Amino acid sequence: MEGTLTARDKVGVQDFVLLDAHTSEAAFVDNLRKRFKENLIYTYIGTLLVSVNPYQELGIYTVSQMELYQGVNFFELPPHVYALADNAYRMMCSELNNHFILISGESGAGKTEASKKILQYYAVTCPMTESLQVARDRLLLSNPVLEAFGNAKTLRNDNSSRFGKYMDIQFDLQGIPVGGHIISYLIEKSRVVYQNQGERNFHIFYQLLAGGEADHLASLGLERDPQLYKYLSQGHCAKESSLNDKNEWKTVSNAFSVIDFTEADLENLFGIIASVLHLGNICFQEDDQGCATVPDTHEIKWIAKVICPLTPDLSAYARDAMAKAVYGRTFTWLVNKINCSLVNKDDTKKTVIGLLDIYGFEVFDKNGFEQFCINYCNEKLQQLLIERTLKAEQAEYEMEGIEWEPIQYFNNKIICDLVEERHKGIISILDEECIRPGPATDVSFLEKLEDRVGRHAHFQTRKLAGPKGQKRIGWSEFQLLHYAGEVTYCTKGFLEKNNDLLYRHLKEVLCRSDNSILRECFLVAELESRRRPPTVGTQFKNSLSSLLEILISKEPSYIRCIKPNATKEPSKFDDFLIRHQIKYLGLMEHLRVRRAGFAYRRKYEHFLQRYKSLCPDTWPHWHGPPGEGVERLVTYIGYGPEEYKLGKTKIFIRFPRTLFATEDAFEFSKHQLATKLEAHWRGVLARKEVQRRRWAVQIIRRFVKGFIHRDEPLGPDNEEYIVFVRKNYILNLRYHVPKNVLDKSWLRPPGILENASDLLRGMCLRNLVRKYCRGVTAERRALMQEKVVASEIFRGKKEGYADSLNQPFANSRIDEGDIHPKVLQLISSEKVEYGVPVIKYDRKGFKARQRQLVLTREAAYVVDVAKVKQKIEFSELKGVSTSSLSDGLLVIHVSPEDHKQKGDAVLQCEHVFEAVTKLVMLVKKDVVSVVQGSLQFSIGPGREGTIVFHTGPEEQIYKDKNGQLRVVSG
Ligand SMILES: Nc1ncnc2c1ncn2[C@@H]1O[C@H](COP(=O)(O)OP(=O)(O)OP(=O)(O)O)[C@@H](O)[C@H]1O
Repeated sequence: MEGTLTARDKVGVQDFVLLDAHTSEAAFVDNLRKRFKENLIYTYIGTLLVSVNPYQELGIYTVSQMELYQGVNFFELPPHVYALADNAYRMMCSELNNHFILISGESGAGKTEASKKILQYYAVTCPMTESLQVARDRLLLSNPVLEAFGNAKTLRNDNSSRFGKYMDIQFDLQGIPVGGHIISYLIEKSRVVYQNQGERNFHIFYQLLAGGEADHLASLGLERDPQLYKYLSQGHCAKESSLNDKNEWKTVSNAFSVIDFTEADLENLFGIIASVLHLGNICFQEDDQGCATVPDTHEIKWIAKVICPLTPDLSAYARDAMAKAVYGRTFTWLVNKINCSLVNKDDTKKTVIGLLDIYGFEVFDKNGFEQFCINYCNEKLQQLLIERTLKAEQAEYEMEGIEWEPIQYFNNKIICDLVEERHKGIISILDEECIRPGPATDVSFLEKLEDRVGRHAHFQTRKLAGPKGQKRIGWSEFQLLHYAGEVTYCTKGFLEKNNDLLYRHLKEVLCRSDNSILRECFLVAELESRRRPPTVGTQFKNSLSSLLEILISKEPSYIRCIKPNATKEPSKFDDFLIRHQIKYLGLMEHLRVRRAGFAYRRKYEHFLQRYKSLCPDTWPHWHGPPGEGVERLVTYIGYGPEEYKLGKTKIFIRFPRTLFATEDAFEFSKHQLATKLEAHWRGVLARKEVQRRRWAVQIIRRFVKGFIHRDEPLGPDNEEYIVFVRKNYILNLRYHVPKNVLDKSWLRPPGILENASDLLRGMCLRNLVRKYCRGVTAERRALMQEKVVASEIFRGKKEGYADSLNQPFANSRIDEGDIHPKVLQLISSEKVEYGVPVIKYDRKGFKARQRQLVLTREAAYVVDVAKVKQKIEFSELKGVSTSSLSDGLLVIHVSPEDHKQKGDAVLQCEHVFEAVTKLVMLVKKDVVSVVQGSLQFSIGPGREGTIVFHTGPEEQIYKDKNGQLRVVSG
């Protein structure tokens, strides 16, 4: 009814309690069918879960499904076994109490699957520590081992559990699964020696033969073919296609290693399994005295020597009894051994959830001792259920302060007593008959029953029933009127099965076996004891009574499994079969009990939260106590006083129709509300849109106005715009500042920001320069100073200057070693500052000679290989001339009156910019003139020459007819 369910989840009712026709079995079946057709296999009766076996994978057990159900209110989501498991777990964690989940149903209804799903749910969703993973794995892996030894293929179920199982999962206070304990009930031993047509023995026999290593089988004296063994082949289906024995063997072997079985354990265990198979193959022949002999002792050597004065029939009986006893007790040993590995040695407080996977009510055409025990077990569990359910129901009414109305139900204690009462009950009578001296038979047992319990209202025989019973009850039968209906039992085999006798000397042999498991199973003390061992019936009664003791102290949850058809087909819903199970599972009775009080109850908070929109006082919020809110709400929607009751924390609604009406109103109001909300929301959106547009228009208008007045002084018309533009420009500038001194780019500023931009640009440049300067070495700085000087002299004046910029100046163009030592001697100053090869033109014929220009701190020398040709003291230097063209010519002028000198030095140098700059820096004066056209120079005192500069197709220097020096550059 609640939660965010999809339409699919709402097929029929999710809780039978909400069925209006709750007494109608037809309505019950209808609801089940409707849901089953939609693959909705789970339905609740209150907190009881009804599950119909889908016989197909439905994809509803994924990890995401587990996560979905984790920690969610039980009724919030569609019914699921996970919801039930989670609910028990949450309650256990919060209230620190113990729980059990009882899973019942007939063979093949899905009990074992349900219990596995619950175990997996806990394994995945419970918190876990690394050290406790082993405990979790052991809990999970105990299953395949128990199934191998305790399950078999039957006509009803290919993997039928042939024993009842109760498993405690122990949790520590953090809710981590830390250990477990298993109790098994009534393993079907008869299957070891006999199987019906189409059925098999326990899986483990076939798994061993199919999957065991060849060596292993050889050491056990076994062949791979199961047909060779009488105990495996009577059902004629040893090789069942739906079962993969070989794979299962691997799973079981792996599980054994995880749950602590040693090599020796396994050797002994499989030794027993093999012995049982060999035992089954022993045949007996009659000898002359009518005693049994064993014609083929091949098998015997694998077991022991048997010499026995019995008839062949009795021998075969003894053989089978031995096989059954050995297997049955080994199974018990196995369960104990698994328990040792599941035990949690830490003795801090634990809480438990018990899983009880037990046979449901069985009603066959022929019902024997087994059905009698199983149905007795179900009577006991039904009693527990009724008591616990009613108790819980009535406790809840009391706790909530609701007027309590006694609920009428059938108390089946009377049937339990009929079966189990000491000295008076059927089991006691059977035991008496088993031990009394003299010939006791199944018939004498029946007569005794008639005599002792014949007047009981729930007991009937053919003789007691008179003519009425003739059709229904046979002469060797008795009938019990169980809570779930009549069942007729045939007394044949009751005595033998109840006695379950094993010849004493066989027990003796087994006590002395080399196999340590057998020695544990057959204790010498048992032989020595003079007391008769309890019969099967009494043992079962005692174990049931212990089970009930375990269960009574725990909080119950129930799962009732239903088998939809007898042919294991998906989607087939067999009405007849299902009605039968509804009856025997006591579902109608359970529903009636649940409905006797109030159909529906919910905490005030939850109820209010869901339905508050139905009343203006509680919508959208109720601020008072929730109980008062609920009262206001139900009064407003018109609940009559007989329809509900208000408890301390919950509202109780008597009839489903009241709740349905409320739910319908809620659905309707939800639509209305949705429409209203939608309209309201659209209005809000539209208003928002209008406001947004209006705002945008205003912004744009102000922006345009600002733009128009952008160049005016700051004022109301442009302030916003300018602030915006300024901010925008500055923010943008961040990404466009030049990265180095040579980068001349700059973000163009808006008109209003030109000044600021210039200032910023200056700052930025200074900053870059400073940064650059800091990174410059002394050597490089000196070179750059020279370049600066060169720039002052030549920039914009002489051709080729720009190209020279990126050619670094050298410290000297000749090595000191290249200058003749004699020359060096003649040079007065100690150090040559700079030297460069030059061509010197003489004054007469302007002849060109290879020379070097050598500069010291005081003078310039023109030298040849070994001689100083001319020395010009800087003090006498009058100036330096170059042309504006790219001819490399330079003239060092000397004083015209200086008679020591031969006139000005006319030189041509490849590195004219460099040489002139070095000279100027040494002279420390601006002495250079860059001339255009021509220049005058002194040839000697009182005599002058002219040099004319121009450009031409070919570079050359020559004396023209006027005696002038012509310098042509390219
Ligand atoms: N929830 C489920 N989803 C899919 N298949 C299922 C489900 N439950 C049961 N089955 C199918 O039905 C078969 C029988 O189920 P299961 O063995 O649990 O029955 P059971 O009630 O334990 O029978 P028995 O009393 O004979 O042991 C399973 O092997 C499986 O194929």
